[in-house]
Amino acid sequence: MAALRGPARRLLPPGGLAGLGLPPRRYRYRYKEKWAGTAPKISATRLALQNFDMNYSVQFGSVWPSIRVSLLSEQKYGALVNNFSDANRVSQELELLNAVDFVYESQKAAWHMQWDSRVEGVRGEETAPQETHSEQLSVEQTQAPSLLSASISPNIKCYTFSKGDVSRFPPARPDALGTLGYYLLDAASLLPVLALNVQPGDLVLDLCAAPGGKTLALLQTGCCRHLAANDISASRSNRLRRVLCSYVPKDISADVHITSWDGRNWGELEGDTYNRVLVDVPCTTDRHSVMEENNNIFSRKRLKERQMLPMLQMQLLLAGLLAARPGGEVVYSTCSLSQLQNEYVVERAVEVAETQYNISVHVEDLSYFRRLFQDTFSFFADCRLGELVLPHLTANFGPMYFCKLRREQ
Ligand SMILES: C[S@@+](CC[C@H](N)C(=O)[O-])C[C@H]1O[C@@H](n2cnc3c(N)ncnc32)[C@H](O)[C@@H]1O
Repeated sequence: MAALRGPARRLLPPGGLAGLGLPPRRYRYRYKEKWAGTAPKISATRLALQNFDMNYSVQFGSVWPSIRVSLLSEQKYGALVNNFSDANRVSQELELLNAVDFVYESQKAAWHMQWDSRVEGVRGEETAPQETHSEQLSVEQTQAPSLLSASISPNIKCYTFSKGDVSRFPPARPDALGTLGYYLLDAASLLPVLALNVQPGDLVLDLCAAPGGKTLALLQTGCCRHLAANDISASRSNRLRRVLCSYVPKDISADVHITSWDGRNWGELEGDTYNRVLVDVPCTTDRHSVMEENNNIFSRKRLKERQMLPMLQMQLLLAGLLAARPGGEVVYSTCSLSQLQNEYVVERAVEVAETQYNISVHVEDLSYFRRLFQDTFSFFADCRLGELVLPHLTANFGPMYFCKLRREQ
């Protein structure tokens, strides 16, 4: 501002500009700079929470406060039993802690449900004798089709504490050969692997694999004829190598083909190849984002990266679809609650696969997962596509979104 002269100068109170509460001119610009430099910065965790409050209160309505408080509370873990160690002994130790194998328990519950529906079918036959045997069969098949087809790998064993029990697992100990007995992870992150339903002899691609929890779970099925584990980050790929080294015998881990490519190009590099593809994409990692400043995607410097996430996710899913052989199955997953990163990405990838690559894709119904695993996880009932595990104080797993797609041709 130019110095005031003449009559205007007389309008100033004693003390000049300082009397108006402004600093003397020689300090003014320095003051302004300093003010800009020290403006209170909102932490990334706070920014994440503000963003979630704005978006998720609309998406989840009255359920959001319950999800919110759960995200801010201690997360629950599951102990994935390592079949390459003394798995029976490890299971016994985990059972002594009062933990239960949620995969096995869900299978038991499924068989009971099927048994009940059969008994109902027989009862129905008594009251409706005109129904033929084949009609009765088709009734049974429509009553419990998804449970019958829910072939969940019996080789995956994961122990959790029951709902409301907030006990923690001790860290796994190495056995005499140095192999660890279990791997601690968010138990909900096994659901995408279970949904992938790997069959004996399958060629499997884990497109975004590091640090390797799901790769390890895929190996536990004992079904992969070949497993390609890729992650664009070389340092994270090294973490994956270390995980395999601690859990898997050398001859098995030597068969895992670890690469650090940009997964978006995979379809061009190795198209129409795999029976099963897991696309566990980078996302806003909602739980981490509200709890940890470190490596937080809501930090200002990562704004562009955050804005570009849905595009990256869509490109990765598309690459996964292209890498699958016709008839092959792809599971897309995130640990975010965001519809923009979940259903919208799936819809867009299916559309682009059809319009630009002439590939038709069928989105599978996974609603039976809700029934199978209702005793362990809290599911969102209103996903348009796929399934979403909601964090809940009694079962504080997730968020975990997963959606299964079958490439038709
Ligand atoms: C959610 S994490 C994967 C977690 C892993 N599946 C697990 O269960 O341990 C997402 C991973 O995607 C990787 N990533 C990001 N962009 C990628 C890209 N263009 N191609 C391949 N991987 C990518 C990140 O380095 C990160 O490790």
